Amino acid sequence: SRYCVKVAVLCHRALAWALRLVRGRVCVRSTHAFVFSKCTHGKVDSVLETFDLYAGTHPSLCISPQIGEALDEAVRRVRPSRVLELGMHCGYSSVRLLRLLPSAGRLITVELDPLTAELGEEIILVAGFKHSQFQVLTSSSAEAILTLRSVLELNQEASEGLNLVLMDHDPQQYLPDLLALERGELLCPSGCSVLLIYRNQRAGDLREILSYIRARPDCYCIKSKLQFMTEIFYQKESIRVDRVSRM
Ligand SMILES: C[S@@+](CC[C@H](N)C(=O)[O-])C[C@H]1O[C@@H](n2cnc3c(N)ncnc32)[C@H](O)[C@@H]1O
Repeated sequence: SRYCVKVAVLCHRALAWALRLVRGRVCVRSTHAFVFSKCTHGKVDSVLETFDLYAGTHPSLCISPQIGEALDEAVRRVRPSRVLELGMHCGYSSVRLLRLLPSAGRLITVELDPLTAELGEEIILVAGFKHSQFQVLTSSSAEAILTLRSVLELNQEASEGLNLVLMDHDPQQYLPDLLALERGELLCPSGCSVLLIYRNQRAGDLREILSYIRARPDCYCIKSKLQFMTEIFYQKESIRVDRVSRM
């Protein structure tokens, strides 16, 4: 019947849409083309509004404006000077982060796919940010983390490190990457917030990393658990003890 044909056509369209979304290829080029051609260059707010406009009518891998607000809240509270973003895509979350960083703040953002990295970097420049404020590393998160010490120009004492990490790349990598950041002493010992994004993902994707966090109460706690974002907080025990004993 005509009804069955309509349902079949709709299912076919939905499947094609989901496949395109998963592959992400169409998404990157068309998101970039839309934002680049429609926003006012040099105006951060216009860049973000144009991204939101695009996501309102097209499938998009960018974080939603709701997650964006939760991200803004964390950045305003933490006031980080060194931020690491894993999974840059077209630069939407990078621009959101950069616009709230203090003047000496710096963002290192990592993107696996070279074309995506190139297009995302262009959008960050279009938003008006300079290479003194951000750096794009085109590699897997695991490889990028190995080079971070020299990228961040950290000295051996590691008195400084990352104050904020945004993970929005591959949930399978969240735990291995956190362990690598810890091993490399790249997280600021006096405190680092790690934001884990998850959406459309199988339940339980974060189970592993959260059970690791719960097993390390000496230096980790779960600060907040929102529908699409969990914030964990890292702090070295020695510093906590110092603070308590000084009180
Ligand atoms: C969901 S998108 C990120 C969206 C972005 N944070 C935003 O809100 O605009 C995930 C991105 O991570 C990249 N990616 C996936 N696995 C990665 C890995 N292991 N290392 C670095 N980037 C990765 C993908 O190519 C994709 O562009």
